[in-house]
Amino acid sequence: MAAKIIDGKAFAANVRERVKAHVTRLVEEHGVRPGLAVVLVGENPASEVYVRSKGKATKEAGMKSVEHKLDAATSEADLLALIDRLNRDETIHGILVQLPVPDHIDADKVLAAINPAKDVDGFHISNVGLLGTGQKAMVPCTPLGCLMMLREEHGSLAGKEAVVIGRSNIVGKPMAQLLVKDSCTVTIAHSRTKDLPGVVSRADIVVAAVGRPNMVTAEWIKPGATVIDVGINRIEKEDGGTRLVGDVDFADVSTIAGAITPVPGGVGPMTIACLLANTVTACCRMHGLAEPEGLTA
Ligand SMILES: Nc1nc(=O)c2c([nH]1)NC[C@@H]1CN(c3ccc(C(=O)N[C@@H](CCC(=O)O)C(=O)O)cc3)C=[N+]21
Repeated sequence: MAAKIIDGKAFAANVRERVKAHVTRLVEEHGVRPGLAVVLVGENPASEVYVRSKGKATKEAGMKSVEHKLDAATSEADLLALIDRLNRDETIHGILVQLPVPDHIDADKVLAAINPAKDVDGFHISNVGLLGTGQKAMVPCTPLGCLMMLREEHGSLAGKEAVVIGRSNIVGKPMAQLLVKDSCTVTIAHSRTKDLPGVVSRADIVVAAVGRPNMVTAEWIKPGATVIDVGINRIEKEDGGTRLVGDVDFADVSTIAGAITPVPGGVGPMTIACLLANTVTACCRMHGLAEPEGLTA
């Protein structure tokens, strides 16, 4: 039987509507408008696509959107000075520095400079530590979006076998933390895992975040499993153009999975929706106001 296709684009539109409703309440009842600042250093095609759709979505949700595009040669000191200004700016509740940053800038140092309360990416070590110890944290947007789709699909995730393929700090590790928090039995698999197909085939839930086009095939998948594809790989077409594919061979895996996210139109739109949700959450926490329901981990 063909898998159910999880419509990330429609789900993201729904999340954005709920964010917008909460923003309206914040503005009308409390006189507070959530603000998001995105900082982009140098030119990176993937980041530029993301920044463009993000700015549009932020404004559509009724929030303040600020973009800082810095030259590729910007010094680390200048970037840190900008972050310091944004940390102290009361109209800004979320700060996101697009990754990757150029080689002469230490990304860890930059992330550590962001006020953890405004860290809507959830990459600051204090948010990583809070999430790891089950405390209230800012949660990385992509894993949060994946979790929302999984909860919608399954209701409770308790007792499910989950395999996360990929061990990055931005997706794999925080995804695993969230799944453990929701009482899954979690395995983190990666490029050095022995018998990757064997490990993945145990899973009720597969989250693929490795950056290898079409790597996961039907033979790896337990019939009926839910497959979340985090990969965004741009590959060459025969006619010379490019197209986006995930880490999962969609045509193949959708013949056996129970549910699957497409690329594009799956995790990507949810990432942006969760960035907006995190900005509202950060704003509410900063002002001691009630947080939006169903938009946090
Ligand atoms: N600090 C930081 N945080 C990030 O979250 C971050 C980052 N840096 N650097 C770049 C990557 C990339 N990223 C994407 C998010 C959504 C789509 C997205 O919406 N994609 C659409 C397709 C877009 C298209 O057609 O090209 C989709 O999958 O349907 C893509 C890429 C967030 N990133």
